[in-house]
Amino acid sequence: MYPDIQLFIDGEWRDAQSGKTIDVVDPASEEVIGRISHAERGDLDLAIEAASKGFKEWRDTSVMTRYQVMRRAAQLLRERADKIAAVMTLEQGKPVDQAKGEVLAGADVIDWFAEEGRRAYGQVIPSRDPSVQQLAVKQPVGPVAAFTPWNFPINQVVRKLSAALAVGCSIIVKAPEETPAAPAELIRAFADAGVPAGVVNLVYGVPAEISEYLIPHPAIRKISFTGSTAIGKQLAALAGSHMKRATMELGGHAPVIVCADADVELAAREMATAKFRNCGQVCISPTRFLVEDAVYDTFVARFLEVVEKLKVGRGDAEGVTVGPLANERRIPALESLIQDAREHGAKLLAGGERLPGKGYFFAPTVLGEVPLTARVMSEEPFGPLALINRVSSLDEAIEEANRLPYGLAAYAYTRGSANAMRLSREVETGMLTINHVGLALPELPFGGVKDSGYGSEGGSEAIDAYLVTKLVTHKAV
Ligand SMILES: NC(=O)C1=CN([C@@H]2O[C@H](COP(=O)(O)OP(=O)(O)OC[C@H]3O[C@@H](n4cnc5c(N)ncnc54)[C@H](OP(=O)(O)O)[C@@H]3O)[C@@H](O)[C@H]2O)C=CC1
Ligand SMILES: O=C(O)CCCCC(=O)O
Repeated sequence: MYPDIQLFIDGEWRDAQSGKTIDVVDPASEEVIGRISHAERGDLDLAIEAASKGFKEWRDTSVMTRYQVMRRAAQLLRERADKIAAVMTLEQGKPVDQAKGEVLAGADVIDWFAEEGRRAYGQVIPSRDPSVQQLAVKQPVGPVAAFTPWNFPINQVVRKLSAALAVGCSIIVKAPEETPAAPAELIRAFADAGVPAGVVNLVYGVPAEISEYLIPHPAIRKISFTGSTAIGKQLAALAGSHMKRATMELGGHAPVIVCADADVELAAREMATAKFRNCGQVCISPTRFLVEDAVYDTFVARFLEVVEKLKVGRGDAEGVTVGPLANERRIPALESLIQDAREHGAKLLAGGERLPGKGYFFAPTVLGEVPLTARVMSEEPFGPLALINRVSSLDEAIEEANRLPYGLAAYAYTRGSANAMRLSREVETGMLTINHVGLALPELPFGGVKDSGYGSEGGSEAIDAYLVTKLVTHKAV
């Protein structure tokens, strides 16, 4: 059932000019399940030419037509959700209900941005001279290059694609080679919905070769990247040196502050579920749990009760709540972080190792009382690993939350409004959710501060990144 995947350039599905392909591996079986076309320079040139042509047509297409095409794409995605979810589970590993949820959430993102495109208002600026009219007009920035990772194959593309298309930009998506089929189905929904040829283009290949060619190319006017902080810094520097606008959605190491006055049962239940969603391969995954002494033991006990009930297995098997890691390289990365933490004195409370047999399965792991000197307290684990530490006060919790250069998501549980107000003022983060898991809805800002990047991929501000302001001042003569 897994399709071979081609490039999509200028409205056509096509093989790479060289005929080269890249294998796709099922992380649950380690078997090759398909192939994708591998774009090189000549294919990229075709994509750039197509995006330049597509931009001129789409920019001049009425906003109502753009809106209707996008709404149709969202509807097609909903109709195809079961099929796309099955393919996503095969290539990425996540349980099929999580995959379907991602597809349906993707449709909601398209609808949201289609609507927002109709509200890309400019300004009429009062003039000093009655015969002069001053307009600040919003125009699409131009062709976009988007680079997206393998953890949310639809979600990571759809935010960039929808914001770009809603305001009249064209786009070249460099989708992840490890999870290519779900993004290809997203692009197909847009093509089938009637997006003109050249407006949306899809390539796969060697990420560095593609970014090093597309980012400096004069036709490309805007970059959007989601991935690690290390790569994000390189790409942001490249974009900066070519004066390209960029949105960077990078790594995180989310603190979870559980105050002594919190609803501890709720905190443990919600956070354990959130931690192991998508096998912890989530940039906003709760990671550093900072629990006040008075409730530490209860929190840990309740958290472990949830962990015990998790069922690890193939994402398409009945009742599975945690799939395999999406790729093999996360396994040594996690093993090394866990070993280092234990050598520093951390207590292993659950899991701790790869599961036997085929597939990149890793036991949901909990470490307690992890010294700050352990690497994992500073490096993003990006896997099924929770770190639960004691703190003696809210001051200590906030200081620890802000210790790292990351600032993407933060979570907190407290019944006290004074605590909640302090947290909202003092935690250095792009997103803070208190007493519930409330992030990543289309209408909410989504983005980080500090080393977690800049720009937003959600909410009304997300389309600003795809718009430029042009002043038109006009004197009647
Ligand atoms: N913010 C997020 O949502 C994500 C963060 N990460 C971070 O990355 C770490 C490990 O993931 P891993 O894939 O091994 O790490 P990498 O840093 O190698 O890759 C992360 C993502 O960046 C892409 N990428 C890598 N190099 C380039 C480049 N030169 N130009 C353009 N794109 C590039 C990759 O593309 P490709 O997929 O095509 O290889 C991948 O999607 C995690 O620990 C986590 O910190 C990873 C994924 C998502
Ligand atoms: O970039 C990420 O890893 C986070 C995407 C969040 C999607 C979600 O939580 O549904």
